[in-house]
Amino acid sequence: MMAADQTVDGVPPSLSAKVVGSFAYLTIRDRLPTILTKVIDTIHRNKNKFFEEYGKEGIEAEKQTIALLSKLRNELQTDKPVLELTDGLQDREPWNQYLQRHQRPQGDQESVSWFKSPWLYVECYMYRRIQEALWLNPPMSDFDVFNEGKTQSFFESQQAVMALCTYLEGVNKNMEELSKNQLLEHFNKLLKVSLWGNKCDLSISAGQDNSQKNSPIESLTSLQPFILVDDSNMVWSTLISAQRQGQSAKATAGRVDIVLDNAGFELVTDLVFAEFLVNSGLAREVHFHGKSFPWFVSDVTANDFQWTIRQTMAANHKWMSKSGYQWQSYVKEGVWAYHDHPFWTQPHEFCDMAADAPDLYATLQGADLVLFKGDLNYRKLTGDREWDHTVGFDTALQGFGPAPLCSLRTLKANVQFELG
Ligand SMILES: O=P(O)(O)OC[C@@]1(O)O[C@H](CO)[C@@H](O)[C@@H]1O
Ligand SMILES: [Mn+2]
Repeated sequence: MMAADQTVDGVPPSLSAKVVGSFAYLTIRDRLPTILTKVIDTIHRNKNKFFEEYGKEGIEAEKQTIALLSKLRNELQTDKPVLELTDGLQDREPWNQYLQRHQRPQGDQESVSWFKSPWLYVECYMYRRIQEALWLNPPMSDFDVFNEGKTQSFFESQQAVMALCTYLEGVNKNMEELSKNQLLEHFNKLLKVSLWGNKCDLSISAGQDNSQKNSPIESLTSLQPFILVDDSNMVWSTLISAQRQGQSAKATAGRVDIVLDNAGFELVTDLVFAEFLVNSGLAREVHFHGKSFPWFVSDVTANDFQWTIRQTMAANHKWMSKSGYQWQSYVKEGVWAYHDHPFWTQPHEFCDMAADAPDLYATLQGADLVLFKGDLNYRKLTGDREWDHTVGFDTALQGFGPAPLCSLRTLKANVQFELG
């Protein structure tokens, strides 16, 4: 962890809320308290559910959790020092050690506070403190405070999901007859549908509905001018070069890892893209990486991943249902795998992964291509620092590179590269 205030060896300071009026400042001053208030409202609205399931113990747990979250919101809004975690979750020590590393350079406990510390750190810390509040009140421990928003995003996007699964069926039906150029055309379309699926995130909207209303395929032409950096040709050639000569394409293609972002419509775009990669022989396996607890409002957890497949299977739409059953088969056959390493819900920049999560780094080294979805992953890939926008992506990665990688991200924060 570097000192947050200075450029060292060409690596600029971390973005923080010190700069009044900056996006980080407005996020911490306005958006994070709004998200916390919605979490408190959600818990309050489910009061009867807790009473029905757990009786008076449930009501007491609901009350105590709200008290802890209200205290957290006050600490945030009055720029109090960041506190050590006190729960019994497995990642408590890495979080507290990270805090102590932050405090050491400044030498005092007061220095690490919400508006003075790196934006990336305090924003991740808020979501981990929500988890602490739930863990400390057992009947609440497994309650997903963001579940309503995530499931609503799926249901509000049904027309778009139907259109996408219908498109995929058309590709699947003709897969054997497609020329390489036709395959490339479908690849580019579904890669960009996955990119734009990232518009549907509930953190940037502070929980407001942000679902996909129109056909994601038909939107591609109008969205094309908004792509700032397009390395899709390099993604294609990485997949093609990973195909080893052998009897059947499927058996000898490469492994693609997708570091997921948001549940709801974005997850469907990722599952559709993953199905296409396997059906076309561009990938023999796809490994998905999600979050081990509810994170940044709409990020995917194991429950969201399984729920989305089940919901798609149960859809009253032929091609949605067909895709859902295909996804379930891929999971059962081991063609698809789901992981949720604790590192993804810690505050680290990804250049720290080899040191702080060597097991995860080794897992990613087994991939032929790693796709990182979304803005938070982009910020962590590049350290969420005051980089100049003309700096190269490779420079910003600061040596992080377990495998060929690509970020599929809609711009929602300051960091941006390659605009030279
Ligand atoms: O990672 P995602 O879902 O694309 O976006 C995460 C996000 O909503 O949270 C942060 C601001 O609160 C920004 O990184 C971005 O706006
Ligand atoms: Mn997200």
